Amino acid sequence: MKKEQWGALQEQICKTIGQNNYKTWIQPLRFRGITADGIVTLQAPTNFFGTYVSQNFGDMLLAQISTVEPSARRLAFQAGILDDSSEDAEEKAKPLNIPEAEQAPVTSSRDQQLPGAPLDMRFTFDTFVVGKPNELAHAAARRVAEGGPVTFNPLFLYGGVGLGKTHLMHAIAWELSQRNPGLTVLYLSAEQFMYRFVQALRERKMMDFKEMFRSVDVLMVDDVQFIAGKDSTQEEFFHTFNALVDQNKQIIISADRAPDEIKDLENRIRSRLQSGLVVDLHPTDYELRLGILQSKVEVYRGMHPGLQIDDGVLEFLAHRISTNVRVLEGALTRLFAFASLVGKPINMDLVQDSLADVLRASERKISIDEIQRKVAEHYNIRLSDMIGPKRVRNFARPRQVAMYLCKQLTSRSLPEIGRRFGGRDHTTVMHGVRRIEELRQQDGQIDEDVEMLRRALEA
Ligand SMILES: Nc1ncnc2c1ncn2[C@@H]1O[C@H](COP(=O)(O)OP(=O)(O)OP(=O)(O)O)[C@@H](O)[C@H]1O
Repeated sequence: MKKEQWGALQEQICKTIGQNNYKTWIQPLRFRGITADGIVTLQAPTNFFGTYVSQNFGDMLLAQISTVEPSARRLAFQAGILDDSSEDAEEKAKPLNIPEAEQAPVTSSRDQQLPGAPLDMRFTFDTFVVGKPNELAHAAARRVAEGGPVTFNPLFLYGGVGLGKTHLMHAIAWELSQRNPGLTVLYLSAEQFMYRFVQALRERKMMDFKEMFRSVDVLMVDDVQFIAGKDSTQEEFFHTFNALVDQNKQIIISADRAPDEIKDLENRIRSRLQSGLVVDLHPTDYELRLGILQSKVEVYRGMHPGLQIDDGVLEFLAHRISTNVRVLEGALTRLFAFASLVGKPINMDLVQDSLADVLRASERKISIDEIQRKVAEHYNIRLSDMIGPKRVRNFARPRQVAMYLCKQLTSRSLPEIGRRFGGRDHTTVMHGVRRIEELRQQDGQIDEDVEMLRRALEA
């Protein structure tokens, strides 16, 4: 997003939140840039100001910004004296040259500039809704955030996209810094770690790099799967990791999958990552999604007391949008924005009008697992026989039916389907699919079975 686009958005924002709010809270902000992974940095006059804007207008701002910058996914606020003349210089979000005492506590270190990423002020424990799928991860994060003796090192959090890994890591960082302002907490993504490492190599500042990373009290590295296959970065990460563990410093890591599922990761790193506590964030369930929606509505209602939402709307969204929390939040933000633009209450009509694309995209997706289970159940064979090597007709036919349904009902490729059927070749899958196509023409029973299974799976 360019500065001019930020300027053009102002009018829309003003309309949405009213002139008074706009003048007090939005006009003083400066747009500082957006990173490749969608973090939009805004500069606010003080920390308090940034926190207030983030909590009260964060979702609205993000929704507006994403109309011109679809990759925008998170806001970061930096506190500092606003100097318009420096604005042009900031195309990318870089650390600002602002008095250190006024910077948002990216780290709480006072005496050195650490290369951390800004923390999102909305990502605290207070705003994290706990449910069955995330209770273990949340409890582990809480324990680490108490800052007592290091009991598990590292804490390794993993889970699918948008399930709250980053939120929990930021919450730990905020809490630790609050409890102990003298602590040096460094949070950054694995990509940033690599970038800093390469930069240090290029500028021949490896000693500084090593010293800096080894001097922190708590190191948090987000999305560690990124360094898989990047040999020298892995090597350096390994040494940093060991040096900190030796000093009994807490390390917190996140990834999109478990350590043993990250490909191209050196074994010694994998085993290091597994040596502490590994906890996963499970996909959300209906209750958790509803809880998150309700808590968002409560925050929004604090600012807009007249907000009206018909009964059943939140339940509908929690039921229909089951992908990830980010999509769920985005849908709600869009609803708020639409409702305030057209001055209507939030009801099912507005949901259908404003969220048609989101609802379409989140239509239930059928998985290979589900197909295999359903077909095995239907033919009364064990799942292991469906996937296993035996080629007797009793197993081979149901297997072909399942392959056929995978081809029809999922967007998976033939090689991928083959892999999920005990590592079979894609030509085997192709043969199975063709065979069922033929049999459907010739054999009424098979045709009926396949049709019934399809309907059951799509229900
Ligand atoms: N349990 C929760 N309570 C409240 N908000 C949540 C919860 N889980 C996720 N969110 C929100 O969902 C959004 C996505 O979460 P977050 O960025 O932490 O996901 P992530 O797991 O790090 O995803 P990615 O792998 O894409 O980085 C954030 O706005 C976060 O605040």
